[in-house]
Amino acid sequence: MIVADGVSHAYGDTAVLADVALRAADGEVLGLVGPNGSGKTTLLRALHRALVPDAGAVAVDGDDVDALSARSLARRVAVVVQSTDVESQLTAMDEVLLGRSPFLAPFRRAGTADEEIAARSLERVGAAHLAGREVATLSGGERQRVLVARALAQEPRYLLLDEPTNHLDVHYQHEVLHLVRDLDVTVVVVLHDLNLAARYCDRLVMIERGRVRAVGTPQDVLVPDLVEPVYGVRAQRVTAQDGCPQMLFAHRSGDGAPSAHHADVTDADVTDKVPARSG
Ligand SMILES: Nc1ncnc2c1ncn2[C@@H]1O[C@H](COP(=O)(O)OP(=O)(O)OP(=O)(O)O)[C@@H](O)[C@H]1O
Repeated sequence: MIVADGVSHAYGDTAVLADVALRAADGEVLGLVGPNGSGKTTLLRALHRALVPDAGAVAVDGDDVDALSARSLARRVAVVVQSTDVESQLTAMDEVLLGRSPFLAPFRRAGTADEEIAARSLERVGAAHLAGREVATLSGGERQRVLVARALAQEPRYLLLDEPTNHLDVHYQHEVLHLVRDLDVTVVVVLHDLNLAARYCDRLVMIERGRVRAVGTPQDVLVPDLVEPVYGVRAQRVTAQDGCPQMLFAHRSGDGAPSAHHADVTDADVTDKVPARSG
């Protein structure tokens, strides 16, 4: 379990997290959602000690992250951050093998078993064919999948992901999140796409201006009365044929007041209008 308690942080004079508490139970997929700049990445960074917050504590399996060595933290927690341009000449396979580093004795190279784990990880994200390519030459989506493979190669108990679907086409958005959901690990994932959050997360923490605005299942959190004021959009909730809540959005026009438009259409109305499945 990952537990964060009373996490507050400021960059200079600007407070970005205020007394945030979070609990990711074993085996759950916990989504962090909220508008741009609300503090999601800062919170995620605090969870894996890439950032030491001004106040508060983070514990993994009951151990304060401050008390763990970088190596022992890396044996438990893998992180996929947003991919940036890279200039290194590492191949995708080299990159994924880096995920094995926490398990290698100092100055020892990866062995056959590590190479097999890395190859399997690349395969699981549909990137086996990229193994020999230089990461710097990959497209954004290909690179993103390689970074997910690197995290898988780490065989972590906890997986923290910051916008893992960034750059991915709709096929790989679902492929990667489906894969992540299927792993026997505890996941904390920052997602902008509320519909992916609804489909793949067990619970959501909605952050607004550095504070927790709501916590609960997607059914509880993804309601127009909450989403509209937090994001400043019109929102309408519909139910997909498989029962998953999904949101439709529109610009909040006019005087800036949240629109009551969504109240005109009920879930049932919309579900009824979904074309029948053929075959
Ligand atoms: N290193 C930094 N120095 C100063 N301000 C920062 C720094 N990193 C983030 N911020 C600011 O802190 C606030 C929260 O940023 P953060 O990246 O945590 O938000 P976010 O919710 O992940 O945003 P987004 O959805 O846009 O990725 C933003 O206003 C951002 O500009």
